[in-house]
Amino acid sequence: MGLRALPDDGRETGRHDLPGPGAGGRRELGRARRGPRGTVARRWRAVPDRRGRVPAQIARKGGGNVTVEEVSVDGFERVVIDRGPAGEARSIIAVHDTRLGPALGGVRMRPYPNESDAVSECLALARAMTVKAAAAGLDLGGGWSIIPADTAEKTPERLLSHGRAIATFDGRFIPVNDVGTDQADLREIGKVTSPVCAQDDPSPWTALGVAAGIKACAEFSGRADLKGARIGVQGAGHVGSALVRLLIREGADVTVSDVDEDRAVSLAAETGAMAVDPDTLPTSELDVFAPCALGGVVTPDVVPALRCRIIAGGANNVLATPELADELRKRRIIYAPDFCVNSGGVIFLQSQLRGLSEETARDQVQGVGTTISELLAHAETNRVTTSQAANDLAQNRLDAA
Ligand SMILES: NC(=O)c1ccc[n+]([C@@H]2O[C@H](COP(=O)([O-])OP(=O)(O)OC[C@H]3O[C@@H](n4cnc5c(N)ncnc54)[C@H](O)[C@@H]3O)[C@@H](O)[C@H]2O)c1
Repeated sequence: MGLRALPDDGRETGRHDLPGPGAGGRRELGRARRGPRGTVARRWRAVPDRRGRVPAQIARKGGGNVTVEEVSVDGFERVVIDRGPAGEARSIIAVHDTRLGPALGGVRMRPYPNESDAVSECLALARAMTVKAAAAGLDLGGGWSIIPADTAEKTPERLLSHGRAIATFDGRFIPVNDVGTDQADLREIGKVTSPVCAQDDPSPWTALGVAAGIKACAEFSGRADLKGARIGVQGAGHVGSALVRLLIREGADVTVSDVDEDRAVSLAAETGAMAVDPDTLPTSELDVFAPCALGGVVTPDVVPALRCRIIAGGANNVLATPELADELRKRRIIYAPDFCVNSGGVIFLQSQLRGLSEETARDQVQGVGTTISELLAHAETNRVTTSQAANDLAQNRLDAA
């Protein structure tokens, strides 16, 4: 389709060359038995090798076994649910596609109205990670994991049980922090599984890529720079707060909202942005609406009420349904596909996993702006939505793998 993926760092790496969970023995699935809701539950057990060694994770956690429920989902390589004593879902982990490399994905901890909503979100985010990594030109696949509980229920044991369930993926799923988790949590998880991304917070890098993407959209709409541009940032968390700081530095006129009002107010006081009501921000008169909270904020009801020219932000799955990309196009609202514009964090994480310098990582993350410019131009020339253009780019890479 004439689109160029983000430049690779030039190193020749094998397809699945990231560190695995450890040598010695193997794990295998035991006899299948029928689980709740027609799923098949199997027990993973350590099988010693000829020298009597067992896999590292199982040995490290004192020989305890992990029982996970295998859930068969079309198009996914593996989905598991780890259940607590009362049958409640303690962890949901989905690996969508590892054709390009091991699956990288978040650990999200938040409450859900029911298990089905939590699983649906996990699947959607895992799929989005596959497309994101592919579109960004990375040698990583897509996965996701969810701890469906309020962060008030976070305990070391809870994190360790999540880690043990991840360990059953034998290094095919690399967890990183997301909503409700941080580096310290990932380090705890890393006590029972590896690899994990726990060193540096990728959020400032995600924000750096989003800022580059916003600039690309602004240029496409005819602006020379972001000076005086009215930009509304939804969410004053890890990504949103870093983005606000970057945009203020560019001379933008920034408003910020958060359901945690104190968070928005203190960020505004620190940066010179203006804190606004979270209910009204998405439909305020803006040059750029930057969703940096949860997904699904652009709904069929919201689209007609939007008064912005550009939507570009850090949140995953911004559109409540994919068809809304068409509605945005009809309204001539420039939409930077979420999985491309927020890929700065994964670009940075791959650079860390490969041991590249911070300077190289910065260059690669700034490349998000170039990718977005190319997608916008391609979408316009070919009269397709920007989401379609981005999906084509990702699919081309996956098909070539
Ligand atoms: N952290 C990363 O590097 C990264 C990378 C890619 C994508 N993302 C996505 O970006 C989004 C934000 O991630 P984060 O790490 O900053 O999470 P975070 O938990 O640090 O911040 C999210 C913030 O949004 C607020 N919020 C929730 N609902 C809101 C609403 N309706 N209006 C306003 N504020 C609201 C929360 O109170 C919180 O302060 C998520 O969708 C995440 O999946 C994050």
